Amino acid sequence: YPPSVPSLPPGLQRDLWQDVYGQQLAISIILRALQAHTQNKHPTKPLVMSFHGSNGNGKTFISKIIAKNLYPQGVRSRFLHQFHPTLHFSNALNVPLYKAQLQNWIQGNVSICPSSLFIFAEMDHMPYGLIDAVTPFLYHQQAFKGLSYGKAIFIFISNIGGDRINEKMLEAWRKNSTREEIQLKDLEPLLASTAFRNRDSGFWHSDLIQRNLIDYYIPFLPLERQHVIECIKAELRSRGYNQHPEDVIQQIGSELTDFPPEEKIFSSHGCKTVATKVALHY
Ligand SMILES: Nc1ncnc2c1ncn2[C@@H]1O[C@H](COP(=O)(O)OP(=O)(O)OP(=O)(O)O)[C@@H](O)[C@H]1O
Repeated sequence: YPPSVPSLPPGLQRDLWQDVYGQQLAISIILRALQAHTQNKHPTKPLVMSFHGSNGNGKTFISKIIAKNLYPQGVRSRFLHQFHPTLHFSNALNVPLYKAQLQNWIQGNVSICPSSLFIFAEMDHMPYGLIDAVTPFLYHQQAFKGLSYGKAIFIFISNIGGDRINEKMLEAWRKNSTREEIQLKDLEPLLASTAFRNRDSGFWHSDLIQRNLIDYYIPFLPLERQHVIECIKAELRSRGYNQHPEDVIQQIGSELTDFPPEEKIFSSHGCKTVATKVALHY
């Protein structure tokens, strides 16, 4: 693994490099972003990262690893706030009310813990206009309404742009480029423009993008068979099976679908269905 970053919890780096497969690009950007943010004693702007990629590639998994390692109570910390639009913002007619509630929530919680972490999952399902409620908190400023928001972290998670990432990866694969050759600059502009232009995206025409308030658009690459095999092994280990016959692992792997149909290079749902498939065998 790359040398560890002294200002970040060692557990965070270990968990990311050891437990997450095939997302080296995302991990290295996230660690650099967190390092820069935590080293700055008086950040004037919260850190804002947007995770993009298709199903089951580790976006939620990584956000949980971050939360687990940033707070003593881990994912149960009261400083971690997770929002799921289909659960919390299900009625598009209530957007004005949700906006007011969201702003109160952020303000109240940052006043208790300046280093609060706000995770917005399923940005694809966020009602139009709602996410702009967070815009006032994200500008470079010393304080907003007497409170400094600079130490807070915002993470957005979505499948928006996942197809574009997958297309680029397929293109690279057909040109014999390796996964490691893909760089942020190959994908980041695609993600920002797709999020802004896609009518089905919670970022559609949002101030957040227009005003460049998202610091990093982080691509999650589609997982390949070798990564899925690692996920199967990890799932077996978590169930107490340390020895497992290779043919069973291959059998479970073959039950997962791949794309494109002809070449079958990438797993259609990443590692998402691995736990269920393993459960059928053990
Ligand atoms: N890159 C990965 N490395 C290791 N395990 C992974 C990876 N991606 C996914 N997993 C496993 O699959 C499960 C589901 O992944 P996760 O919830 O992170 O997917 P996601 O990218 O958030 O997908 P979705 O967009 O569908 O919400 C995780 O809890 C983890 O066990």
